[in-house]
Amino acid sequence: MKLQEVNYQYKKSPEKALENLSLTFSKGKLNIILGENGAGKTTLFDLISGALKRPSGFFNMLPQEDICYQQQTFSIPMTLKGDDYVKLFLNTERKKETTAVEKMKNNLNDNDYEKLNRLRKMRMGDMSVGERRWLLVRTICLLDRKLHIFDEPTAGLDPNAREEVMRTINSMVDKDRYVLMSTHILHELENVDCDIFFINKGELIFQGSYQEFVAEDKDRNPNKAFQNLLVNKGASNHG
Ligand SMILES: Nc1ncnc2c1ncn2[C@@H]1O[C@H](COP(=O)(O)OP(=O)(O)OP(=O)(O)O)[C@@H](O)[C@H]1O
Repeated sequence: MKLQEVNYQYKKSPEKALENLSLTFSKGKLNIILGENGAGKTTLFDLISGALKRPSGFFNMLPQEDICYQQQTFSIPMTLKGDDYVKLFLNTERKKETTAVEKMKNNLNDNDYEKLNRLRKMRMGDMSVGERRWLLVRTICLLDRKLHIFDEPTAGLDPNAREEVMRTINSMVDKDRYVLMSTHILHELENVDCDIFFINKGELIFQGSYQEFVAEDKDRNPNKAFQNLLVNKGASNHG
């Protein structure tokens, strides 16, 4: 999947959300999109998934049925029980729900499996924000697609749940599938084999591994590396 000099501007916006953006995503690696709030990450995902109409410059994009896109804002009826939600979602899959829940069971430790069973009995509206997100992301991970997009899947999760979700997303990476993800929690990328794409004001200002990314700071602090890249590369791109 490749983007070449992509430009995108929302009708009501005076500025471009994406500007001359060129990048290539690979299979077999976790593709991470980083950037400040408003940098263009969700716009990029919306265009790749086809949620927004694509301008020119997109190559080898996948059809909708091969894509699963976890959007940041996804409204679920609050009276739906966790179990209804899991079944509803897995009904879009070609395999039986019981098989999928079995598969989920095999990948969860005892505590998390207990959590899954507890949440399946609860109404979505009664769950905490983090519990709801965990169930949502965890269920989506069971779907078998050629492209998975996760927009800040770990936002609002406690450290345990975050690690578990990161492990699961990481385990989905294989040679036949693209996995794309955005995050603002940079430390969670430390032990992940990933390709980082750093976007600023719709432009790519850095691409590389996590190790190359943290090398942007003398103490290898990822948050400082983020800030340094914005100051050094962001400023030079915008005069
Ligand atoms: N529907 C819209 N109409 C006009 N402008 C928009 C619209 N959606 C997004 N934008 C603008 O496009 C730019 C990119 O927004 P986008 O949502 O892609 O950022 P983001 O990197 O995902 O941010 P965040 O980290 O806060 O989720 C921002 O300046 C935003 O204000």
